[in-house]
Formats: sequence, structure tokens, C-alpha cells
Amino acid sequence: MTVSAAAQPDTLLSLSGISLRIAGLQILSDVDLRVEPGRIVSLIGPNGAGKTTAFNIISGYMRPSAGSVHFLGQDITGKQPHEIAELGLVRSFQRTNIFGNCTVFENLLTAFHMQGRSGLFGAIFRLPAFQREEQALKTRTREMLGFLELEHRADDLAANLSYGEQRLLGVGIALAARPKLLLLDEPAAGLNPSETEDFKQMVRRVADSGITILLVEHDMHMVMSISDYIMVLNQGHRIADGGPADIQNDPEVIRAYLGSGLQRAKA
Ligand SMILES: Nc1ncnc2c1ncn2[C@@H]1O[C@H](COP(=O)(O)OP(=O)(O)OP(=O)(O)O)[C@@H](O)[C@H]1O
Repeated sequence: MTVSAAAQPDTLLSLSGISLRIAGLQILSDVDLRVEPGRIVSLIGPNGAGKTTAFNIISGYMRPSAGSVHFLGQDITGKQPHEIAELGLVRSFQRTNIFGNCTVFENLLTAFHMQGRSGLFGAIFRLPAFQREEQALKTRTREMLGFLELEHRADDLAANLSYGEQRLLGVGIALAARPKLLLLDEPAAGLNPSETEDFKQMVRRVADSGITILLVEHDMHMVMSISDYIMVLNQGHRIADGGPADIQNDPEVIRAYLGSGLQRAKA
């Protein structure tokens, strides 16, 4: 029996019996997941396991064939991505939302403006309310630069940032939307070890600030060292869930990975 998140006050996000079938292929089969507030939760599994598909369903980009998604006690199954983002469930993509020809400061300020109240009319006519808001948003932009440890890059074009710095900026842009739950899709892909470490530290700071994190990631060192809770998918089925130590020692998980990255993470 699956329990609705509405009946679970401590649950921020829950997936109940999620299945997806496309063109005769069973992509996800009866997947349950519960994300408690304030935690770092990772979704892992071999290639093709269904992790990105699960993210697409959670964030409204795909509709499941069966099952439901609840966020903050509300059924969000089948809602549009922007409606879900407005509720506080925000997804940070690997490289989409950055304007390369704008500075780092401008990128963040624009992201804060998207959440602002004065609107286009206020901006065009530079109404007093807009000017007050602009000052407040600039202050928040500077604070965010400090949080991301990117102050020294404030006036550089985003296109000139390293991969690792662009990834940090992408998260900063997502954070401007004031998420309650932040979805990170393979954030360490393409990063070198020191960039991965910087990113990991930043994820910790985000979690410490009270924002819950749901992560899809292949870098097992990162997953095992940062996660409070891990769910493992294989061929669309949940095969295990628990803390990092449980997962690393789970025979079915070891079989699914055939001793690949998971074993190296234990070394
Ligand atoms: N729109 C679609 N139509 C048909 N098949 C799809 C579609 N989307 C995903 N799939 C298939 O579903 C399976 C799961 O894909 P998904 O991208 O969710 O896996 P993943 O765990 O994120 O893999 P990876 O780690 O390689 O990114 C794969 O076999 C994929 O080919």
C-alpha cells in the first residue's frame, strides 16, 4: 500500500507508485520515494535506470502513466513546470540558464528580477518602487556572490567562467527563485576533482541554509560523502534505499553496478 504525502506532514516530496510506459517500454515501475525536509537525497543507478525520467516527472516535464507526486502535501502530478517551480520545487539544469554575454553579476541580478514585483512597466519608467527594489536586489545579488564564493568573478562575462564556476552560477540562479527543494541533475558531470569538491561544499552550504536537495549524480565519491539518504534505481525499479553505508554494502546494488563506480567510491 502506498501512503499519500498529504498524510505525512514531515514529507516535503513524495512519489507514490510512479510508473511510466512509453511505446511499449516500461521506463519506471511502481517507484516510491519520500524526501524529508532539510536532507540531501540522491537518486543513483546505472545508465538508463530511469533517473532523469524520474526528475522529469517530479518537475512536470513528463506525466506518469500511473502514480502520484506530492509536494508540500499538494498533488502536483501533471502540473506544468512553471507551476511546480512557483510552489518552490526548482530544478537547476547543467548549462541552460546562463547568459554567456552578460557578467556574473548581471546574470544573478536578472534572476532576482524575475522574482521581483515591479514588473516591466516599473522597469521601463524607472518608477521609485522599481528603483528601491533594484537597490535591494543588488544587495541580494552581492550576498549571493559571497555565498557562491564568486565575488572575484562578479564583473567577468559568464562565458569566460570555468566549467565549475558556471555550475556554481547555475545553482545561484536557481537559488534566486527561493526554492524549498532544489533538484540538481548530474551537477558534477565534466568537473575536475577540485571543482567537484568546491561544488560539494556549496551543496552543503545550501542544505545548511534550510533548502532540501535532491540530486541525480554519477560521481559516487560525491554521492557517498554528501547524501543523507540514497535511492537506487535499476531498469526502472527501485532496488534499494537507505544511508550511504547501507547502499555501498547492498548486494543487489553491487550486482547492478557490476563493481564499477560504486566499488571505486569505497576504495
Ligand atoms: N521519451 C522517451 N521515449 C522512449 N524511451 C525513453 C524516453 N525517455 C527515456 N527513455 C528510455 O528510458 C530509459 C531510462 O532513461 P533515463 O534517461 O531516465 O535514464 P538515466 O537513469 O537518467 O540514465 P543516464 O544515467 O544514462 O542519464 C532509457 O532506456 C531511455 O532510453
